[in-house]
Amino acid sequence: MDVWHLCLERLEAELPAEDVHTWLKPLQSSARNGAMVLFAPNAFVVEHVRERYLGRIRELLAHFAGHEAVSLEVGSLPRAAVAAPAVDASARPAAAPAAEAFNGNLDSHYTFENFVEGRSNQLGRAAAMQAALNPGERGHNPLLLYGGTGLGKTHLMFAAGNLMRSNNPGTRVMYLRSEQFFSAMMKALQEKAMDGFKRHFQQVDALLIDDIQFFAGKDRTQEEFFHTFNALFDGKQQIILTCDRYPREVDGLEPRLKSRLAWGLSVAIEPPDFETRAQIVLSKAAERGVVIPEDVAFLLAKKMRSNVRDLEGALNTLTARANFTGRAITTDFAQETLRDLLRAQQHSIGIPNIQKTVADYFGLQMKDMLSKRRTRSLARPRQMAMALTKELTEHSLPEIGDAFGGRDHTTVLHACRQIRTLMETDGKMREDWEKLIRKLSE
Ligand SMILES: Nc1ncnc2c1ncn2[C@@H]1O[C@H](COP(=O)(O)OP(=O)(O)OP(=O)(O)O)[C@@H](O)[C@H]1O
Repeated sequence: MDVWHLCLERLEAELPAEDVHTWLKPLQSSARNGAMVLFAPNAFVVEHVRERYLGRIRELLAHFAGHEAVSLEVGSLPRAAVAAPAVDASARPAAAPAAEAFNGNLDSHYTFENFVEGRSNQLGRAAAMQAALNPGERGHNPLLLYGGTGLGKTHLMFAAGNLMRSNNPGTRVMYLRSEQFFSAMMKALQEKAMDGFKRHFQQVDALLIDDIQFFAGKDRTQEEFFHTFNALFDGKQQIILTCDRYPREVDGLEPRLKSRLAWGLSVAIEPPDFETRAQIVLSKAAERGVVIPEDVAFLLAKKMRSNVRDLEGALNTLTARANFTGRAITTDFAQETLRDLLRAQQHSIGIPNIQKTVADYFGLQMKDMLSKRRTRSLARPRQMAMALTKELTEHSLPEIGDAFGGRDHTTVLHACRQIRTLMETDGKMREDWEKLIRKLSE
């Protein structure tokens, strides 16, 4: 057990269960320069933990680790810090290794039942379901889910693994982050135990590897992965991978690996639309046993567009504060609690950022966004940028007009309407819009 879990165990014995659950369990620990770093989902949790529990955490740390160095930060665990699975170098290719030896990393919480389906993830969900129901079949092997951060790729991957396991409890499903594959390989190399490493990975029925963009530039890891991949593919074992973008766009991934990835099925997971976001909020709240009015769910869905992880973070902040203060969750309460969070989001989006992102996307210059020239190649992107500003920020039409070279507010209104209408019929336009929303919300 690591030091943080030792501390947590002690805190669990000392504090009310609800406090531990709300404030301490969500913390993730890592080590940096000999100190413990605790990552909290948001600033509110950081402040609360600092005020109430940090002193005691320091004492426990001194007791268990012989030092008191601990810092609190907003964020999540650097992926490399997640412990790599132990690869038993002496593992023999026994006929049927116990499934438990492989399934440890699979988080059983994430299922298809608690995944909210929407237009943005429908295909990905269907593909993951197919891979789970008919593992190893050519049409979806490998299955690659790609898209921006926090959009549910890992959730779907777990859901597929869990379904395979529940349909057939003996199934050996191994889930690993790419860094864990890398660490396990480095360890095997140091211990001259590569044979055991290879055997270990090849004994699974399904191998799930998360965030393969991490393999970029790591030639030896790619080489080993390539061999593992081939062996599994030939053995009709299911491979499911995720990547933060389409693998062909990842610099530093070997061409032969890229081409292997294209053998099966690659599906993009897009950012969820407004309705799906609202549905996710309601579903996550219900999971936590919290009743949240629909208008609050709509408010969160409207304001938190960047990714589902942030949306969930906002919901957690809200419910934690409601618990803490004993107040009901109303829209006023939500506005108040989330003010800073929302301000930070909007600030990071900002009009110049939108103008620059849209200009870059269409290969234009920033000055084209402000100029009076009305050629179509400039006017459409400019209209798109104005409509995005209306969608993503709280600026009024006159403010937007001013920021786009002193245009009248009716021009902005016209741009918003025009873009909406065009998106109904023009698939390319809709795709551009969604890509830009994604870029701006990252
Ligand atoms: N459609 C959805 N329904 C329910 N929960 C969702 C949905 N999409 C995302 N989530 C939740 O959002 C959180 C982040 O999702 P997940 O970790 O799967 O993202 P990811 O795409 O793998 O991100 P990353 O690339 O950063 O690893 C999880 O708690 C997940 O349950």
